[in-house]
Amino acid sequence: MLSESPERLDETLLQLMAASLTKHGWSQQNIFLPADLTLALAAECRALALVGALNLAAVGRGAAQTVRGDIRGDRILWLKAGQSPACDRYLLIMETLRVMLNRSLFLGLDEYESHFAFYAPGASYHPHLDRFRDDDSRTVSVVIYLNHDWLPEQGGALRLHPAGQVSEDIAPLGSRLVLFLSADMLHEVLPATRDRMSLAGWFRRRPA
Ligand SMILES: O=C(O)CCC(=O)C(=O)O
Ligand SMILES: [Fe+2]
Repeated sequence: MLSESPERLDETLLQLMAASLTKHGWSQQNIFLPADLTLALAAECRALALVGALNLAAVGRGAAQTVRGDIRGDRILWLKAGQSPACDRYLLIMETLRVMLNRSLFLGLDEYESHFAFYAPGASYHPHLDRFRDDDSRTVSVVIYLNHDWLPEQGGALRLHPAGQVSEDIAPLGSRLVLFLSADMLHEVLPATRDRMSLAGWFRRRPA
């Protein structure tokens, strides 16, 4: 089925992304999701926000988890297989990406977890690493943006802080994919003047 569908991933592009991930610690591709899928996922995220199905995100893990709107202001919903046809299409694409990344980088990625994220105007996420102190399974972070016609002056950039290099701002433009190494890449989300929607996810290695 994948071979006939528009979401077939381009092996050459994927290899370039994997190379950039290794060399720079991050990588992006601008038109990663098919336009119709981006629209369907955006509509689903907005509908979930409207009915109150998204919850304020916590920081930390396990017993140390707390909601700290001053550190992190997004509302999220973790994805489950079978949640909707659009989510299943997205999860299938991420599964293909996982297999391709393993083929190029030998990272041993064996799971994917992902949530919708909705940042209302003014919400942000302070600089952080995605890997938890007591759990090193998160290996590659993935963000896909769902925002139609995003303008740079609307803010909301993902700001990457690669060690020893100048920071990099990436606008949350619909269909765009960003990958980075969860353990190493300090990053933050800047506040925006409009709603900012995304799917954030993590390829994980089984804990040793
Ligand atoms: O939405 C983004 O650009 C990044 C989100 C993020 O850093 C996270 O959810 O951990
Ligand atoms: Fe993050």
